[in-house]
Amino acid sequence: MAGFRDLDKVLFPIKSINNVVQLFRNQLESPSEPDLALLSIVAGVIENSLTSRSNAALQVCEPVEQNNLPILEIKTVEILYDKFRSIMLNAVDQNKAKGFATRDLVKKVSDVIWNSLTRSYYKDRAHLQSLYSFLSGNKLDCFGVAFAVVAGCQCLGYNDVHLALSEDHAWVIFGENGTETAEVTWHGKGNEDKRGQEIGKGVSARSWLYVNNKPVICTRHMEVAALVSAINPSLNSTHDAYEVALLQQELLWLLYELGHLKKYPMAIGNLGDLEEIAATEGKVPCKDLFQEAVTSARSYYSNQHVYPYTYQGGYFYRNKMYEEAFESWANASDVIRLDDEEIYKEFLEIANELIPHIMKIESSGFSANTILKKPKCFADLLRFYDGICQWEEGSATPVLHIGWAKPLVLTISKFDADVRAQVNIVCDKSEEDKLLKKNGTYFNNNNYEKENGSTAVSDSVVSTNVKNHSDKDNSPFHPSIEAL
Ligand SMILES: FC(F)(F)Cc1cc2c(N3CCN(c4nnc(C(F)(F)F)s4)CC3)ncnc2s1
Repeated sequence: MAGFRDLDKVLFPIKSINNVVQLFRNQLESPSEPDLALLSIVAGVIENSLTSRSNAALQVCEPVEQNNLPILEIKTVEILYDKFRSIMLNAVDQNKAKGFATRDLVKKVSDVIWNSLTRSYYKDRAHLQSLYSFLSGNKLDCFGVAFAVVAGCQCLGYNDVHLALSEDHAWVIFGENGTETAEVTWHGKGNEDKRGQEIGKGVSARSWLYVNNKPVICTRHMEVAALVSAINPSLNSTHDAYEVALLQQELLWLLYELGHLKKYPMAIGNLGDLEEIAATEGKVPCKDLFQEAVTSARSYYSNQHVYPYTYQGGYFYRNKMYEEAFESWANASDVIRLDDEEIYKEFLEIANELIPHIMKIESSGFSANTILKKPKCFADLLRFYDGICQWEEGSATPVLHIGWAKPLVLTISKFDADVRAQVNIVCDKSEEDKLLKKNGTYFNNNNYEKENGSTAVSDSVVSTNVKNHSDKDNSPFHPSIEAL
């Protein structure tokens, strides 16, 4: 049974980040599972006290002493913790013998949370993800509702209820084999919520919103990683509360080192972002973390996640590593299937802002090593656009419009004809076989995990006859290494 035990209570009053890290370590290493309600309340109280408007000014100008936090008394936590437990225990009758959760039980817990929420509030506001927000303000965001349902089920003793996460939605799994699924929260704006229903097996389950049926299924420890990932250090649109960001970074390292981020690409990406801002001495560098997120998505989720590539592409872009950025974005584009406006915005920004920005710099500068001379960059660019066009073909709603075409034409025209001529677009099996025989390796954009010479055929193979292709690249793209 989880819970607020004596060895946790002795850490109070909590005064430093180290105290909080110790509390999380106690919970994560305890023989019984970590208590989600306790940890969400502690993280939420600290985040709120350091980011609420009352002391926002203070936080921006206040010099930061090492590790100091506003004192967190045990009473504060106990009151909130007991309040959550009583809400759950009063709402759901306890006489039923424990066992596995049922759809009715999950729906009942979701209703208790749902009906406690303030009638109308700005759902996308920051700091609405924790049980502190739920208990003190009756407000939760989409993720927060799903998390609260899982925490509620845990405190009712149903340890089979777990969080399922895509890149833009959250739901729960439950039952004897963990194969039952249920919506417990809303998604997006203006969509009727489907709470209580199972996740369909149809087209929608194959969309990006449900990551083509490859969601992150959390263990209890990964649910702690989700609440830590959801910590939001932002004070306002330009500043972060330093201690909140540091706390999040230290907790993510704790979870990373305990192995609980292995199957959680977005949490690894979050840690990479924090490390890029402020690297921790002697730890895995952020560049490797972004690669680990990509490898995790490829290994555990059949390369159906986009964000690991956009985390990585964003890192390369910020560090002016444009060739690598193109490759990451091309890999991201290979992943997308059906449409969803959230991911659409990501690709719109890459295609119509980030890439044109790179082309402007590359075509004005005199860098000898310009990407405009590299056939592989042109090939990756085509792969990026090809993925988006396939997206168009496969989706019910139109994706591309003239706003896409102008930057596309401008970008492609920046590559000289002789560079473009070195890229061969191979469109059918027989040509592909010829290419394979000659070169033994090829890029296969739909079956990355079968890259080592399998017979799987993609509908288009892009290869470049790039001589002595040198650097080890991290994409499934293995261009032929000699002239075709
Ligand atoms: F539960 C939902 F509905 F909120 C879906 C989830 C989102 C998300 C996340 N995010 C979302 C993606 N995100 C990104 N930040 N930068 C990103 C990139 F564009 F650089 F890739 S993606 C921040 C953290 N980080 C950990 N876990 C989750 S579960």
